[in-house]
Amino acid sequence: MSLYVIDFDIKTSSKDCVKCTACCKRACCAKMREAPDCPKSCPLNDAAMMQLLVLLIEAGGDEPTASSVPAWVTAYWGREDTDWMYQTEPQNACLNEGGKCSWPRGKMLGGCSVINGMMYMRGHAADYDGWAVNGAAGWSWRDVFPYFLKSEDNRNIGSGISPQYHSKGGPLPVQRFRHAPQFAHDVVAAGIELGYPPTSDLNGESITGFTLAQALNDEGSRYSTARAYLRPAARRENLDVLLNAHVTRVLFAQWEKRATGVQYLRDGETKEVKATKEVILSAGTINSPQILLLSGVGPKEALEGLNIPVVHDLPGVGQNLHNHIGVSLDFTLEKEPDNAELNWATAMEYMLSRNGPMSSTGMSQLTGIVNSKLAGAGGRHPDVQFFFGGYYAGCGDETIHEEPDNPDRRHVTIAAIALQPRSRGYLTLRSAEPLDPPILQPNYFLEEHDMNVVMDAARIAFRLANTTILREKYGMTPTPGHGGDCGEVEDGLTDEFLKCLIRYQTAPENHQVGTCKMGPSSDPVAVVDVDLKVHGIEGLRVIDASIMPTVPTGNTAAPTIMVAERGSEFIVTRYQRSKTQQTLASRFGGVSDPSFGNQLTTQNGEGQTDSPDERWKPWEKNWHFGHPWQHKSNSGFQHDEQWHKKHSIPLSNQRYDHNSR
Ligand SMILES: Cc1cc2nc3c(=O)[nH]c(=O)nc-3n(C[C@H](O)[C@H](O)[C@H](O)COP(=O)(O)OP(=O)(O)OC[C@H]3O[C@@H](n4cnc5c(N)ncnc54)[C@H](O)[C@@H]3O)c2cc1C
Repeated sequence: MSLYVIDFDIKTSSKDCVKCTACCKRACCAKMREAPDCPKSCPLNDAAMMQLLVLLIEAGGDEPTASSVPAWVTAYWGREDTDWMYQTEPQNACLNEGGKCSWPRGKMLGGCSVINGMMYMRGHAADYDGWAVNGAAGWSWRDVFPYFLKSEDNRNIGSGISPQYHSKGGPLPVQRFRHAPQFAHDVVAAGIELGYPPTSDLNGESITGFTLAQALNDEGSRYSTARAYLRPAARRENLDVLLNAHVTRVLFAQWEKRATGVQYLRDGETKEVKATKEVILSAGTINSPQILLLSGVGPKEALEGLNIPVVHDLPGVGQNLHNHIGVSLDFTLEKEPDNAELNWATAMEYMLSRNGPMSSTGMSQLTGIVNSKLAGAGGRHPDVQFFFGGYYAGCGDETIHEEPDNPDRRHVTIAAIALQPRSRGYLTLRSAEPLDPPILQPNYFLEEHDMNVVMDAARIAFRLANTTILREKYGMTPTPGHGGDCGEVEDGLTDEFLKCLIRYQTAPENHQVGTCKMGPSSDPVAVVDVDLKVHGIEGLRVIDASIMPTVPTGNTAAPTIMVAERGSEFIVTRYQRSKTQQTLASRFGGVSDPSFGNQLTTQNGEGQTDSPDERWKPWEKNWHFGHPWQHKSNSGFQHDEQWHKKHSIPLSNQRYDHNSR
């Protein structure tokens, strides 16, 4: 996801005015007409005027076509044009990489959703209830659940996926991959052998267990957020997309703490674009706080240290940086030759039927969520996730072995991850130069708790590998030498060995959050309020993973999309209300100041109107109008029991009971 300027107004010049006639269907015409020497020939289009004009600015290019092949999930990592390739400050972790952990981040339209593993997980109800209890009022599970449903087009409902927790008709296809290696199914069986009952839905009644996860794909083709949300809107007249444009800072009105546009760098030139309504930062957990800091919004001392004029002293910007963390364990399958998954037959299978190994991410689609012995809430809030690697039909291996006597043995990995890390780090500027990567200090394992959870998780992973089915059928054994100087697994899983192994073979996940934390202004670390507006600044929101106060219990793409769905609704509601207010004002001779918008409600009390966009129609049809689940009352939003009943949506948290084992 990227950076949005709402209702933009590119600085007009007489040259722009000449173009005015050609673009007179566009609302920006109306703005251009105001330039002194502009021909007044453009008829105003009232409908267009009423729409929000959106300019999306993206530092990278368009998403590459080949990124839609699930098996090539890693193909765009580590490339300057598609990956920001961030590295942390030196840690007592990632020692096999010299102590700096690599953090790939997607640099293209769609951001990380173009390079991620596509796994669809929402986290645990308790995550969101925790957000709400700790100051993010209106973000409890019951508040956010409808927004997960809104984006979803679940294709497996009825096949182990319950309609009670899922929906159809949203822009994002969610389904299991069409292909999975037999080994993945056998790991699920191994989980059962260890006493973890299988689960078919990690977003259903219970989120614990081992399963082949659902993924954001359409029958073997990746569905990035750009593909789901931007492409269908590509022909909209009120949307513009600017690629290869690096935003360097937000612009503010002189003497006022009000965002008026952004400055960006494109083709070596610095340019500016004005926003008459809002600037939205959706540059992700690393770049959104970086842009705020470069703009003079952040901790005063840090800004002054770099001679950046302070617009607003906001100490929380860049703080609260955290991420899932764990260890990567390597295993050899002694009974499996290391035959390449990508060969002419599998390539043909994909081309003809979008099936076979290329249509999936191999072992990466498998996951397991369990409790460590440190899990809280009586085991009802699981704290460990396992990710797997191997059986990729990846490109680039010149040695395609298909002969059965291939001497090389296959390797697979298990990453054992702590889902509720307590260590907190920070992000700050390295310099005032916008293209310099910021300082990233996650402080991995600062809290002993995280190390203890990962040690326990690693022990479970070794037990999993040693189950009868995996040992007998595959000859699965820990790969000798994987622990480097830490020693060998066969010498015993002592705390000392495991701690060393975890620091050496660290597995940082790609689920960084928290650097523009959502919370009330009384929270010293909060950066945005519950409407995602930056505290103390007018006309500036952050809408991305950085606003999450704590990382959810699972992968972060679906939660980020939920945040985006909510954020976009805040914006639309805000300006639809302004529009209604203006209409009423013109009819009754009242004031038409948009800042009064929030105080007005429309006839149904919700401030919602129909969206012109086709893709909203199924939602409106199935789900009525606006927020049927909410009635505004003096005490805040309340739930409509009848609506919940009709759509089988659980009303209380008790009914959505993530019962963990
Ligand atoms: C390798 C990898 C694997 C992952 N696997 C999964 C998974 O399987 N399942 C899951 O749920 N989650 C996964 N995630 C996490 C998930 O993809 C992210 O949490 C989510 O996409 C974050 O979205 P975002 O909008 O906050 O930021 P991003 O997706 O990072 O989007 C930020 C966008 O802003 C642009 N941008 C940044 N700075 C600027 C600037 N200065 N000017 C203009 N544009 C700018 C970027 O180029 C990018 O397009 C994975 C992430 C990675 C990196």
